Amino acid sequence: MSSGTGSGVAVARSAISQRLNDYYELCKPRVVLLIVFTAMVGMFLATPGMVPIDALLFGTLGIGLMAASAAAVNQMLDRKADGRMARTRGRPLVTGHLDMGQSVRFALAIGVAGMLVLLFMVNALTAWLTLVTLIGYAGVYTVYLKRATPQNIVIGGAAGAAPPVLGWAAVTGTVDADALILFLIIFIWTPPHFWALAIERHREYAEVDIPMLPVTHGLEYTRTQVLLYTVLLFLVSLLPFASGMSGPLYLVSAIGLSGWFLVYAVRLKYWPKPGLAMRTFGYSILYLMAIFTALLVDHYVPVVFGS
Ligand code: HEM
Ligand SMILES: CC(C)=CCC/C(C)=C/CC/C(C)=C/COP(=O)(O)OP(=O)(O)O
Repeated sequence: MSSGTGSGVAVARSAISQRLNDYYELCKPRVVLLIVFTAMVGMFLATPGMVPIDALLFGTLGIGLMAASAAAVNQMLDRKADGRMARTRGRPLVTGHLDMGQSVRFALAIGVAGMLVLLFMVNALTAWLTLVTLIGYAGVYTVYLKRATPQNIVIGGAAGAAPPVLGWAAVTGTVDADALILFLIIFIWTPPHFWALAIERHREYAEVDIPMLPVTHGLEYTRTQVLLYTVLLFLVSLLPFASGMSGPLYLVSAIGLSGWFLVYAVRLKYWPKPGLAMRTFGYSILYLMAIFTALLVDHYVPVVFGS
């Protein structure tokens, strides 16, 4: 009897942890983590000293909750197409681990919670800009742009690029030119980030009739666009130094990181081989993490070393 009860408890525990994992996956956690990181870097760069702790904690929480809600809405709206692509077939709404009712309630709960945290614990500008970002990604991109034009991810990339501006607004209550430079880095990074993956997965996108660039314009043209955007990214990544926002430590890191991205893009264009597009995609993620880390470290080096 006691072993029966014990195994009952174990079964219940594993069901709960499975359910928590399903909600976790509904939020695209790894993407949201990087989004939250770029928002936090925006907060740190907005001020010469330490970020006020309430802006840091509540700003991060609110932006994170709303980004997770946007990702959940994206999965709800895309569940049919997701079910037809190998890459997305394991998502909880496709496997049936979560149903629409549970997902709607969850997305609404965390979205409203995030909005309230930003409105009442941070400031109105951050709250409304974050709501516009959520609608931009979950509504405009997912519902309309994604199926309307191969420039979908270029225009929709504005939502993914917004978080450092949101972080900046959380601390200062304003948006200024330096925040827009951070926006520009992610905005120009998005096409090579996504099109590298889309080159690898072009057949899946064609099968579900989503007009991603490699489907509508072919692989060769997409590789050219990846290269052009990566050249542009190299230049844009120098702007924090050129504007005086960041110092030489950042400059050296940006040249190294962007230069290496260019090596990937040139190889992809002129010497493509199996697996290279996916490695370029993988590098794009490492790149964004590293360049925002470089911005952060550079910002605090004078503080730590007292210069
Ligand atoms: C419109 C803009 C964007 C598009 C279309 C896009 C598209 C994608 C796609 C399709 C994946 C593959 C997911 C998978 O197969 O698991 C992915 C992965 C990823 N993206 Fe993006 N992305 C965009 C913007 C961003 C932004 C702004 C960030 C972060 C700041 C980001 C961070 C990541 C990360 C970390 C992954 C890896 C996720 C994982 O390993 O599960 N992306 N992106
Ligand atoms: C602060 C805030 C509200 C931010 C929201 C912005 C946000 C969550 C951007 C994510 C970008 C992204 C993962 C796009 C891929 O969608 P997809 O549908 O093309 O990719 P998929 O096929 O993997 O689902």
